[in-house]
Amino acid sequence: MMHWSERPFVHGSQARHAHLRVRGLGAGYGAFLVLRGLEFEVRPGLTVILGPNGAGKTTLLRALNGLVQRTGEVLLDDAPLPTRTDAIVRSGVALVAEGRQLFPQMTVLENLELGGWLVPKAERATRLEQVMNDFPKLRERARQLAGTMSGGEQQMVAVARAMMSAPRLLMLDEPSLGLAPRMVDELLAIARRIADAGTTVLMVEQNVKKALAVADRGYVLERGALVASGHAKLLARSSVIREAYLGAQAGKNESVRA
Ligand SMILES: Nc1ncnc2c1ncn2[C@@H]1O[C@H](COP(=O)(O)OP(=O)(O)OP(=O)(O)O)[C@@H](O)[C@H]1O
Repeated sequence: MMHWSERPFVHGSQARHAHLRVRGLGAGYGAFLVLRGLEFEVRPGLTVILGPNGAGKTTLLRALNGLVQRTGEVLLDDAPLPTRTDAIVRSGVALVAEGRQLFPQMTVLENLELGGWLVPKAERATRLEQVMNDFPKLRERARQLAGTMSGGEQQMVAVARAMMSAPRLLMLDEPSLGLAPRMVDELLAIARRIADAGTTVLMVEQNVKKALAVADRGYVLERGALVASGHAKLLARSSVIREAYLGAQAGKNESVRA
């Protein structure tokens, strides 16, 4: 049986390798400020944001997607990122929110078509064909109601729906949440392949070890502030990660501090 992640995702000319730069980012809910003065960048490739529950990871993605008000400067390929969600999507940023947010009473095909709502009509068929090529199981399941699919399959639909807008930057909020280990691996492999095909990926993950194994770079967010950053392989060996997230005794001088 073919796995989801065995397809190539070679998009050639669509590869756009977006670069996001964030300075002094603040965001919160009313008077409750969750994020303060964040400085980071998301380079082409796959970047993961790690951190404990309540650290502000989801708030960070929502702020970048215009769902939570933000302050500070956000540049996508040197152009200021708009603040309204529809304009953000038009500028090439897509978010797969935690919990997938599919329409369960609609078919897979209908869910995918909704992902192309901002794509010019003439391009929609091409986008759909590309997405069906990248996620061949969805072609087989096109007429199935999304709500009747397994958790892993629904997550695939959610990612595929986001890819319908041909984003330059794809943001994934805990894509592996609640999935069986094999599906976690497939999901992370898909994220890797999307990044390799030229869409910059920013992913929030609780699955620290597996996420760092597929990512290029990582950031650790704690209580609304970035406490570590670096190359994924180095972060995986750093004391901050090993002690807090991997349950290991770290050696000295290994921490990668931001
Ligand atoms: N809609 C909201 N209104 C008020 N406070 C909120 C809202 N959403 C989140 N918060 C608060 O903001 C803080 C950060 O939450 P956030 O969901 O961003 O964290 P997280 O790192 O994504 O955590 P988790 O891993 O549990 O999803 C928490 O204290 C949370 O209670």
